[in-house]
Amino acid sequence: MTIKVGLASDHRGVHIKARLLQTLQREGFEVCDQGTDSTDPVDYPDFAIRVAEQIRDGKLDRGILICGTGIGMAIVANKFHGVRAASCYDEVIVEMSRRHNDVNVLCLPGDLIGERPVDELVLMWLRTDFECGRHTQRVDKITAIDSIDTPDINRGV
Ligand SMILES: O=C(CO)[C@H](O)[C@H](O)COP(=O)(O)O
Repeated sequence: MTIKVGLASDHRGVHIKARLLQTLQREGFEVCDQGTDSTDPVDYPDFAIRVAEQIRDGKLDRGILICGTGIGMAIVANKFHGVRAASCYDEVIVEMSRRHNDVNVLCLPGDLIGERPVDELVLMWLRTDFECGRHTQRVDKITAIDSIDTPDINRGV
C-alpha cells in the first residue's frame, strides 16, 4: 500500500521541502504538498494545520513539517487528535521517534539541519516501524488524553 505523506513548511523550510518532495516522489510515496512555495514570510501555524488536520482525519498516513527550528510546527501539530509530532534532526532521535513513540509527524529544523543528509533521514523515518510491545500501552495513554477535555495528570489516564 502506498504511504500518503503530507509535506509543508514555512519560508525557512521551503528549500528543504522542495528537495524532499522530489526525493519522496522518486521513492514511490504519494506526497501531498501543502506549501508554502516561496521564501516570502508566512506564519507556520497556517501550514502545520493543513497537514495535521489531514492526519487527524485519516487522509494522510504521515506528515513532514519544516520551519526554522521545527518547534513551532510541532507545537501546532500536537494540538490535533491523533497527531504525535516531534522536532528531530539527528539519526538516533529520528529512529527512536518511530520505534518508541510512533511519531506520525516529523518536524525538521530547516535552519539547523545544514548539510546533514536530510533525504536519508526522512526516508529512514518513513521506513522505520513502531516497535509495539511495552510502548503500545504508553502510546495508548497518549491517545486517551485526546479524548478528554481537561487532562488530569493525577488521575493516570
Ligand atoms: O522556527 C520557526 C518556528 O518554530 C519559524 O520558522 C521562525 O520562528 C520564523 O522566524 P522569522 O519570522 O524570523 O523568519
